[in-house]
Amino acid sequence: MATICAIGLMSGTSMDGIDLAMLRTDGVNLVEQGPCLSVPYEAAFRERIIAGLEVAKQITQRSARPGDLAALEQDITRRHAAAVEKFLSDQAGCWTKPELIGFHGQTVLHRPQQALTVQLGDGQMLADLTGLPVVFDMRAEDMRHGGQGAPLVPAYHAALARSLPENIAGRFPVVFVNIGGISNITYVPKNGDPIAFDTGPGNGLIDQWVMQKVGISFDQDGEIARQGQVDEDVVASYLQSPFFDRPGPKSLDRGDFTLAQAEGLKLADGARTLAALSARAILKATTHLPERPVLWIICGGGRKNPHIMHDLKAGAQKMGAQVISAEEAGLDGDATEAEAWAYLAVRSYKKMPLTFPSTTGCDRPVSGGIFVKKPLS
Ligand SMILES: Nc1ncnc2c1ncn2[C@@H]1O[C@H](COP(=O)(O)OP(=O)(O)OP(=O)(O)O)[C@@H](O)[C@H]1O
Ligand SMILES: CC(=O)N[C@H]1[C@@H]2OC[C@@H](O2)[C@@H](O)[C@@H]1O[C@H](C)C(=O)O
Repeated sequence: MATICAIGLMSGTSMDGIDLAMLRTDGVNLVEQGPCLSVPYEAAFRERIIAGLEVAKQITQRSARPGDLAALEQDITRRHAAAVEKFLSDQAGCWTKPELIGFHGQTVLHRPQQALTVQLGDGQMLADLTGLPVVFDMRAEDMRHGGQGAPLVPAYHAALARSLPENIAGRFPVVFVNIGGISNITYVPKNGDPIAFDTGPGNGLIDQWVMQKVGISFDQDGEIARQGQVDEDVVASYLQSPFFDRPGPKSLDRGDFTLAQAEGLKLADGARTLAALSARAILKATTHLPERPVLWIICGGGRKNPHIMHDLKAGAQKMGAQVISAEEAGLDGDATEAEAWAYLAVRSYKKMPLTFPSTTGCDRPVSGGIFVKKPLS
């Protein structure tokens, strides 16, 4: 099958910046990873997006852009175009010439129970600015078919599971974990369909906690949490949420969990407790899986928080499983999501399914995405 070289662009729920990655794929198993890059947002722009999340709460029609959201969408798109230009001039220009962009945009609202998900990102504008064809808005069609509209990375995780390096290949069931602002997992059995869902808060609450307490955007290398203790009562009170008892498919909005239960804790104890919550929420997902995983592969920024990793390893060990970072699996854990968006863009272009009943709850395998600009020759 013909391969396509695509750039994936992801601006995730942490709102820390734009991740870019290049990938050559046939949209099935053949995947060759290229260069990647992260372009951070400066603090003021991140604040503007955070303000946009509040405004977005009033949206009932997904095309509506009240208040600053229309201007913000244009600015987010311009920043993506500038990031692509930098990416291509820095290093990616030396790799294969890209033929397609997969553009996620910035989620500002996600209400799966109302079949409403809103990503800021103007695909036509990005195509005009970059001169490349763009696939964007890849969540909506899934929702039209009764799906959660998230997570979408499972199709890529499943492809990765089939091409792991020899030393870890064949260890099924394997679970890919993405610890971003929110965490999500993809369970891949030896035979049968992957199962996926959001598992709970990832780094989002930790980021909000250290921002609220000391005005910094994240707890780098878990330095703040290192001085703290886990408050088991607070972890337990978070885990009492009915969200954790619900089997998948399920997905979260960034605002579904708040700092309310952690208020009153000291700075370090809060950071350590919320790291413990992130790990426990992921491990709790096993109660909704048909078999216990034997291998967990951790992607996303949360793998750089040693407390989350420590707690995950300790918990998984009790279940007879091993936890490794994406890097130990021969992957780049900062690039996986952006690679996924490149992979999904190629699948969308080829009209292949992006989501499945077992990953989002859609009524049948569903393709999706809007394709803009000239068709590929
Ligand atoms: N060195 C580090 N130490 C601790 N935490 C880190 C480190 N580097 C990144 N992080 C955390 O990872 C977050 C970014 O992760 P990532 O880029 O995977 O999230 P995202 O893609 O925005 O989120 P999502 O997957 O929910 O869309 C940061 O906000 C921070 O909390
Ligand atoms: C609506 C939305 O943007 N959801 C994000 C968010 O961040 C993590 C988790 O919640 C996941 O469901 C999803 O992103 C990943 C990349 C996905 O769709 O696979």
